[in-house]
Amino acid sequence: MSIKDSIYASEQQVKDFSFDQNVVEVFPDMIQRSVPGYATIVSTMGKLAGEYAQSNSNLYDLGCSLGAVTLSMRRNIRTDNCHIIAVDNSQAMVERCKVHLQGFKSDVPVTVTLGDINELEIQNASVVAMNFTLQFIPPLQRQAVLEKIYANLKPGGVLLLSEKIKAENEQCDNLLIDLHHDFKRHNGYSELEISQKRTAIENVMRPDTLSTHFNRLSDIGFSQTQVWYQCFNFCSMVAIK
Ligand SMILES: Nc1ncnc2c1ncn2[C@@H]1O[C@H](C[S@+](CC[C@H]([NH3+])C(=O)[O-])CC(=O)[O-])[C@@H](O)[C@H]1O
Ligand SMILES: O=C(O)C(=O)Cc1ccccc1
Repeated sequence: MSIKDSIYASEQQVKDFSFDQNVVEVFPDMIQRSVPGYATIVSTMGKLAGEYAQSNSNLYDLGCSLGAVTLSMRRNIRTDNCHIIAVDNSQAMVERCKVHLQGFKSDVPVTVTLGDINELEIQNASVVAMNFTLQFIPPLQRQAVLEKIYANLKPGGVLLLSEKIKAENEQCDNLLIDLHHDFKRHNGYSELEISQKRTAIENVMRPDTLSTHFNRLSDIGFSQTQVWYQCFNFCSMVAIK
């Protein structure tokens, strides 16, 4: 059982959002109440990883937080000699992730590493998962990160990419934002919590449009990109090499 997220419940001088110890403590509750379809997305990413995992290869969970996608992928791997590498640049997250994973048994080896995706060496990958992580990488660095992933994916390998997205025009964007805020209200967040969280993430989380994602993935060389989930401004894609 996780603790209820009340980080933005009291009026405060809002600082830029960071994945610190306070966030770690409430993270499962925060993400569940903030991201429509989170549980479905995590379990389906595991299923997709099971479909695309190749024997003698690595599967990456980039921006792993507490390891939800790592666990989901691990449950679904049916091929031999796969290794999961889970990476996050928040020390607080990585420490809690390691403790969390110790509670589950499996024959598939997992390495949890503290590190920046920008500097990470990716090798021999059949699956790379980024579940709501690319959006936190500064926009100008996103192309290089995705190029590195593509270059180190085996033929037939996949990128599983979930992102908060921006709609193609302001009117539609406001519509999706309103629907998302309604979802948060329904899940118990107050107007103050919704508005302070919005302020906290606006400088650190910059969503791209779906067309930006599609064009960039195609320019890099991915042969197919398919959206398999969308609810409001939350989307999950699979891009095939
Ligand atoms: N440059 C970076 N390098 C490494 N990690 C990073 C970087 N930037 C951000 N992170 C990490 O990416 C994660 C994003 S949360 C992912 C949820 C998870 N995937 C889940 O399925 O539960 C998404 C969210 O909270 O909306 C955080 O743990 C950051 O520390
Ligand atoms: O809470 C929000 O408004 C979001 O957009 C999702 C989210 C979830 C967890 C950390 C940062 C953003």
